[in-house]
Amino acid sequence: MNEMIIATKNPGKAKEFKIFFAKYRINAVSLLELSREIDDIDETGTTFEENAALKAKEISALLKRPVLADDSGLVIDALDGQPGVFSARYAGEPKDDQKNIDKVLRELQGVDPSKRTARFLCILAVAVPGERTIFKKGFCEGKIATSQAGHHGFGYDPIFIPDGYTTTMAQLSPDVKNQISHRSDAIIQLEDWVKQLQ
Ligand SMILES: O=c1nc[nH]c2c1ncn2[C@H]1C[C@H](O)[C@@H](COP(=O)(O)OP(=O)(O)OP(=O)(O)O)O1
Ligand SMILES: [Mg+2]
Repeated sequence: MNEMIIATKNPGKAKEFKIFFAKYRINAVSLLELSREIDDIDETGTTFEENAALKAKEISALLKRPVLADDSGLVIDALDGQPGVFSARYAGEPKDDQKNIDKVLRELQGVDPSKRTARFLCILAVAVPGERTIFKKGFCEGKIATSQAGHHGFGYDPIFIPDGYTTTMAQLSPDVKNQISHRSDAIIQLEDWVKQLQ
């Protein structure tokens, strides 16, 4: 089976990529699984695109092979687009999903459900040594719940209610999440590229 390196240390993302790539008989290998230790990459960019490119290019240059990176986050209209690019570290270092959720719920206290609109964004960057980096962008529209619920998924899933659903993303099965998520929206656009890896 062919392999594709995914420049992530997030086990939740890694699991989702494994499922997507398995459909094409490709083994998606995250940085958590490599035998050599890879230092964390400073996500110093001011956009998802910059951070996705940083992660993909640095790891690709290090390993001298094609690498896919995912930079993603939650954009909340009532917070002027925050946490956005800073989603992972919204409540400070070290990154902590529960603290991030608590901070968002606190900041949205008293905000009417009609004004709690938000979207998950996912930017994928594919870096191939000696070639131009490819980018794909995916969305998932929804609303921020008033309290958290559910244990599936990761990150902000327990407070995100996707449009067309009445439960949070964390209450939906992984199968359903993988049909509607920002990550699947972006990955589908890479399908032609993924197929030529087979
Ligand atoms: O499907 C998702 N469901 C819930 N939350 C999500 C999702 N997708 C991204 N998120 C949140 C998690 C984290 O707070 C931030 C990503 O930050 P981001 O820098 O891209 O990833 P990360 O630091 O966790 O791992 P890595 O950089 O090693 O890929 O957005
Ligand atoms: Mg990160």
